[in-house]
Amino acid sequence: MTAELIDGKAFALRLRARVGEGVARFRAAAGRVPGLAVVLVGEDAASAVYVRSKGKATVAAGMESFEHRLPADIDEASLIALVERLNADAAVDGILVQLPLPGHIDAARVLLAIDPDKDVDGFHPVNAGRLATGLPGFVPCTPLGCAMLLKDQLGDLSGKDAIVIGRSNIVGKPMAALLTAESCTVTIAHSRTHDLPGHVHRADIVVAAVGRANFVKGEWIKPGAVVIDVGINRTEDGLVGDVDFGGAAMVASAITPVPGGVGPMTIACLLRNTLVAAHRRDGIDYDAAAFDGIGP
Ligand SMILES: Nc1nc(=O)c2c([nH]1)NC[C@@H]1CN(c3ccc(C(=O)N[C@@H](CCC(=O)O)C(=O)O)cc3)C=[N+]21
Repeated sequence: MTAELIDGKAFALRLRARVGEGVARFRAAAGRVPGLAVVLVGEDAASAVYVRSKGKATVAAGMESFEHRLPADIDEASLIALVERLNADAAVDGILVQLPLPGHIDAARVLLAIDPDKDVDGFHPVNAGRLATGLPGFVPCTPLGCAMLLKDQLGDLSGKDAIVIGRSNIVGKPMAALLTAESCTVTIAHSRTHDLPGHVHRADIVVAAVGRANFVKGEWIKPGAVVIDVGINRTEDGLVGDVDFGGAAMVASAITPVPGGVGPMTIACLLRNTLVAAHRRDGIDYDAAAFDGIGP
């Protein structure tokens, strides 16, 4: 079997176009455009690239982009003071503090300072709790994008066996919560899991988010499974995922490529969350089901 390629890049472009239409409707109703503030600390080259492409996508969708670049040696109190100014700024609907932060800053304390209703990354513990309990909130962009791709590929996910490899707060845990909400039977695997190949082999849906190049082998995959590869690993062969793509593509029914799979969905979902935040802040209804049908 040769797997179908799940074109995350094309899906993300369609989502961004829908967000753009939603921004135009919001602007007509609210008399303003949604605003996204992105905070980048330090000079990390990869982070600077992501922040630039987020800014461009934000403006392309018709939203306002506010970029704050701070020196790597900024102290935690000054960073939190900026977050508090953005919390109070009426033109800002979404706040994203780019991770990772320099080691002298406690990222958890910075994330706690973000107003949960502007937390379009979905990293604040209040939003994690909302997701876990089925309340409206913000879902982290990468797992949200993965769930959209899965529903587009498979339709109803209920009753499917899913495995999430990785238990981070940013991907693994919220991914498992979303799949549980979609009535999957969910296994969360991690570095201490016994017989990972055996667990993976039972799954109809495999989400790999471990951060190790080519870690998930093709032989582990159940024939016909759908494979979502969240990994972005820079190797001497270029950018590769967490899944051995060549091997997995021979047995899966569908698989996301790296690049061009999950990555572009992350940015599209950030814009989607910012548009939702603007509607909520202004008390304007939006039809979430018609919009993307996922998540609270
Ligand atoms: N507060 C915060 N929120 C984030 O969402 C966040 C963050 N910090 N820190 C860094 C990671 C990484 N991230 C990516 C977004 C898009 C692509 C993406 O579009 N990738 C493309 C191109 C990859 C390339 O060529 O480098 C692809 O996979 O096809 C990748 C990675 C968001 N992050």
